[in-house]
Amino acid sequence: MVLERIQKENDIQNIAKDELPVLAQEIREFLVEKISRTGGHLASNLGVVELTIAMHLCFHLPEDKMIWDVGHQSYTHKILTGRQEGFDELRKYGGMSGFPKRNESKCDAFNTGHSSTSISAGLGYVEARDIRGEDYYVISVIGDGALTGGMAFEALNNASNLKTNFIIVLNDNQMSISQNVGGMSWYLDEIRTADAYTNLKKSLEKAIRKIPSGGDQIMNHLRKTKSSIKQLFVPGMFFEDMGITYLGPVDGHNIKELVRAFHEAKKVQGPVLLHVLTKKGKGYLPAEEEPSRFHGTEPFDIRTGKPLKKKEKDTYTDVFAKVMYEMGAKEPSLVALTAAMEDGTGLAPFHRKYKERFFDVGIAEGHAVTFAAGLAAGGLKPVFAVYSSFLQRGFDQIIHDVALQNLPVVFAVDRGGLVGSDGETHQGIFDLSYLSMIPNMTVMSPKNKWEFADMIRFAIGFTKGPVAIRYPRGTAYDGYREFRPAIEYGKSEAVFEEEDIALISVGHMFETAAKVREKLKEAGLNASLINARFVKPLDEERIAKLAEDHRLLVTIEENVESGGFGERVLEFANRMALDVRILNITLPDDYIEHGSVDMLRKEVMLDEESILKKVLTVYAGMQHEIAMKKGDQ
Ligand SMILES: Cc1ncc(C[n+]2csc(CCOP(=O)(O)OP(=O)(O)O)c2C)c(N)n1
Ligand SMILES: CC(=O)[C@@H](O)[C@H](O)COP(=O)(O)O
Ligand SMILES: [Mg+2]
Repeated sequence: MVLERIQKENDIQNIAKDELPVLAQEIREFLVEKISRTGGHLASNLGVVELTIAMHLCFHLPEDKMIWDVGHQSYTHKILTGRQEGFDELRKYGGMSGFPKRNESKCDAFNTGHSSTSISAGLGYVEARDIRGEDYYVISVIGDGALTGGMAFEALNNASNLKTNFIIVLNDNQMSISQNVGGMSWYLDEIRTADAYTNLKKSLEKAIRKIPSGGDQIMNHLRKTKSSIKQLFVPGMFFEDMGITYLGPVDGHNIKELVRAFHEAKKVQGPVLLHVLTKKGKGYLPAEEEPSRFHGTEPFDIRTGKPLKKKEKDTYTDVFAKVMYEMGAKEPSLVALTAAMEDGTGLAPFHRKYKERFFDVGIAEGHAVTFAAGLAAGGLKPVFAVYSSFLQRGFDQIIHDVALQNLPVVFAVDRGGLVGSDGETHQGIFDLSYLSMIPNMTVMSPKNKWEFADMIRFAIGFTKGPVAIRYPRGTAYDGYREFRPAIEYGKSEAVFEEEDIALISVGHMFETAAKVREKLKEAGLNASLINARFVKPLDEERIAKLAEDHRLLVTIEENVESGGFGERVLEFANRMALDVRILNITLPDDYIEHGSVDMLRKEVMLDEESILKKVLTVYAGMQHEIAMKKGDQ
């Protein structure tokens, strides 16, 4: 095995040229075998095997800096830097991350996870290198999908007057997670199909040069002219006109051609964009045929490509998909938006049925928010379905463009709370804080799948301002179906009313809270169980009433403490001088790594046992205090 000879970074330099295709094949087999067991981002990684090999041949690590946009395609880079063993525990708790991590390897120059950051970060490295008088190469690898993100263009704009080497690799496979969209994607397609006119270009060039007097001169003039005819001779004019040298397009599965192109790129004094054409899923037929499904996959059967586990129950995303589909027929002004996450957010059925009312804006969450604001101002009812952590990108737009004008945009905030194996960049643990601090914003979260459906319908019918509904990744809880009072604005739901202790849960933490209540009962304590429903506005009437009948209020949410639901309850209690003890159960003020959600909940003490223990400890402490006071009297 050639792969066995790769134990650490730069070992690839000792592999003979004619062994490189074998190495590529072995890496592909390794990836398919490992990811079929652990799950992970397969298709994007299969597409960049040769590209990564070529980069590792042409640059020296860790001195040179490779920055992987999103970072989901960095698996071959991990293999070539001696991390093969990590793949058995890929994306598992305590195991290797699925993204580049500076604390995992000195060869990972920059942490990524969210899209379109690589050119900005790379440019930062370049300027740091130059100011410090250092000497190394910086290579940012960005996909055609990630290039739809505005930040990538901001960075290109900024890089254009650079006078020293900065290599940007555009890995163009015509795919984001789904088919790539938008003007830049069409433009790249044109360059891609340049083959069609490369021949025309060659024969035209030949014909012009044959003109007896001055053919060569005409040719040179044509090359220099800024007219559209120049497109025929120089692909990538968009970049060239910005001051970025364009090289390519290059076959991204031909190591020799790639190496030659990198040698050219190294010579450029300034920013240079190397356009590389690859195939997503390359070398594993099921992934080539269904690159979207194999973008990020659960464990699967290598032979058939089918998932190992059958899905038995609806996810929250499935519920969203069904209700949107149903509401599309009832509400002609309903429009749906995604930022390149059509499948992940469940908008595909809506798209198929109501084509003209569906918008995929590319990986551009900030733009999507303002675009939604414009749609709402124009009289439509926009629903922006977006992952919680990606909506962080649109924070100012939510304030400036939506909430300040009180426009009725609905935010369907998927992947709220812990998401699991994607880890710290993708955990949706800040949303309750960053959304509920915004004036005019309404923030809801459902206890189960039935309530979720009701909330979507409620939000679509709500005309007074923006509404966010926050729900988690994975199977939708289908317990407590019979507890379904109509949604009333700003009102919580009292599921069980007792005395002494009240558990107030937010959204999907209801399931855990209900179990904790059962356990408390077994311990002889009857607790009330309240489903908050609204994080904002806070049901102050309920909190005040609970404070009268209970000695301990326990808030339970899967969100960081700061700015979360619990803090809002505390602040209210303090303001009203309520005579009640409040225990906030939240996530810590920290980033939470990858692992299964169950495992992570244990780790951060948001699981049933840990919560029960905390409640019992605090309650016992309170009893003790009372006993002490009585003793004093
Ligand atoms: C801000 C942000 N929005 C959405 C995503 C989800 N996402 C991850 S990869 C990806 C597609 C990237 O396409 P491309 O850059 O072309 O890489 P490919 O998978 O095709 O290699 C998307 C939308 C993300 N990581 N970050
Ligand atoms: C890399 C990335 O950002 C996405 O591919 C993400 O991993 C998708 O997550 P889900 O599996 O939750 O859809
Ligand atoms: Mg792509």
